[in-house]
Amino acid sequence: MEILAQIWSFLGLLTVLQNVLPSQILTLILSWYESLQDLISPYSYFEIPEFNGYCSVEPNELYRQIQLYLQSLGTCLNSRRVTATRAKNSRQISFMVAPNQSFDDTWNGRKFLWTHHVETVQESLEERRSFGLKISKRDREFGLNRYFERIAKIAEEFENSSRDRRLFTNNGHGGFESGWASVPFRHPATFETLAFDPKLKAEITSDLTAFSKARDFYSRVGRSWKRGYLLYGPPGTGKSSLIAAMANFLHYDVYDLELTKVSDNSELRALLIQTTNKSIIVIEDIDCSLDFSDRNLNFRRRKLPENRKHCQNGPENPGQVTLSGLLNFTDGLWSCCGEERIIVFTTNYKDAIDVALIRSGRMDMHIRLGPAGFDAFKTLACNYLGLRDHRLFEIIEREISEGGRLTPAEISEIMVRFKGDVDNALREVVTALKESVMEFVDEKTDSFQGVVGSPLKGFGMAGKGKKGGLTWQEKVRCLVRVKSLMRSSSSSSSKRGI
Ligand SMILES: Nc1ncnc2c1ncn2[C@@H]1O[C@H](COP(=O)(O)OP(=O)(O)OP(=O)(O)O)[C@@H](O)[C@H]1O
Repeated sequence: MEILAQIWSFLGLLTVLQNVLPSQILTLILSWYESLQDLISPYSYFEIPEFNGYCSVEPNELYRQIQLYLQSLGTCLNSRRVTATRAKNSRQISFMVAPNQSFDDTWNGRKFLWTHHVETVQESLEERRSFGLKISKRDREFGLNRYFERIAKIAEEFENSSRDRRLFTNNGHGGFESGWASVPFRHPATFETLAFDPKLKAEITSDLTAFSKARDFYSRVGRSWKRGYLLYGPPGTGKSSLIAAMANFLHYDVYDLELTKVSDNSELRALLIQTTNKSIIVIEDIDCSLDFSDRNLNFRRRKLPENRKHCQNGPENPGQVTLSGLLNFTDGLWSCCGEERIIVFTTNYKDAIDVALIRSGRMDMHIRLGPAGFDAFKTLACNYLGLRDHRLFEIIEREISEGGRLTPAEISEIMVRFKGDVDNALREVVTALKESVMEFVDEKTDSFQGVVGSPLKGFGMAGKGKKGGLTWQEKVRCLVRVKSLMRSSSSSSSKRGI
């Protein structure tokens, strides 16, 4: 009771002093008290305000990084109160420490106590926010810088993976102000859902991962931080789906450049300048989008007439962009105005493209996509029919190894048509594979999904050393196969009395 009475009278004395003493003396006493506390306390305190400076206009990058870092912890935030928010049209829920609440973080055996301070400024009703950090004085010397570096790294990764990505297309209204129009990019293709040879998938994903981490490498060797991919192969083999999967894998925006809508080289340059870092710039059907004749007359005489038959509107209206303009776009001085960019060209006919455009250094990876192999088929069966195994798989594998060629688009179309009827879907695939053997002889369709080539491996079919035709072994195999098919169909006809 005596102690309580003394505390009570001390508090009374403080109240009297507060009213009697001038505010300057009170501030001085307070600062002495804080200094004394700092001296005897084993802890250090840091304040990280939302804005830098006196006028509070310049955002504090460290505050933003800490905010992202805490959001990245998601439901693991061990605060007593957490604010959960979801932006409109977004699937993601963000978690943040509620105002004036604390949470502990432990790293390398050291403890970091964070508090999220939010106070309302009386006159303006504005909120002043900051993060307070309490750590032991020992850890301040040993671990603080590395702890902040770690926060910055995690924040950047989280920002990349959670930001809403966009799909841009040039709107053809002149490229100098806003040459791009955009929509949210929500393509569902991923490397898991793509029906490719697993080796090809692994090769592409490791190349992309290495590229995304190669900032120091590119600056050391004095090259701009970009990489070129040429995807070529028949329609429906997954070129566009692969681009979407690459964008989802790297969390990049996609710029779909419609070259025929670009009026001249300077507009092309302006469009390039407007693209952001961490993006994939795509030119689909490059052979139909550009008139290669300005560069090489012989090339035009040799390639153009038959190779461009497939282009629907390319050659008639190719725009004013020239090959040299495009070469500058991919490789010239202007291509260095951003970083971490991937340029992808797609074509159905690699031979129809001027070699200069796809030489090493411009198109670093040449990926040929072809008919589905058995691995690709199994991925599609798993995705579309929920099947991991089936008695007809063996027959399908045999059909494919004996020359049956279907694109992933054709197989997936069959599976969509027969979804819910697994047996019929697979039977239909077998029939289509058998039929495709006949077309295979006519069309000279080549090897399966997944040939990665470097530009150094030569122009034409990557890897196999053949140029559009069949090797003699394949011809013999096909003829034997056709003969056996004819034999089996004539025997079944005779059985049916036809
Ligand atoms: N490798 C694949 N894995 C999974 N689905 C695929 C694959 N290839 C094609 N598809 C399916 O076929 C459809 C068409 O594929 P996509 O547009 O990617 O082919 P493409 O090679 O770009 O064709 P085009 O040359 O005509 O543009 C896709 O919507 C997808 O459903």
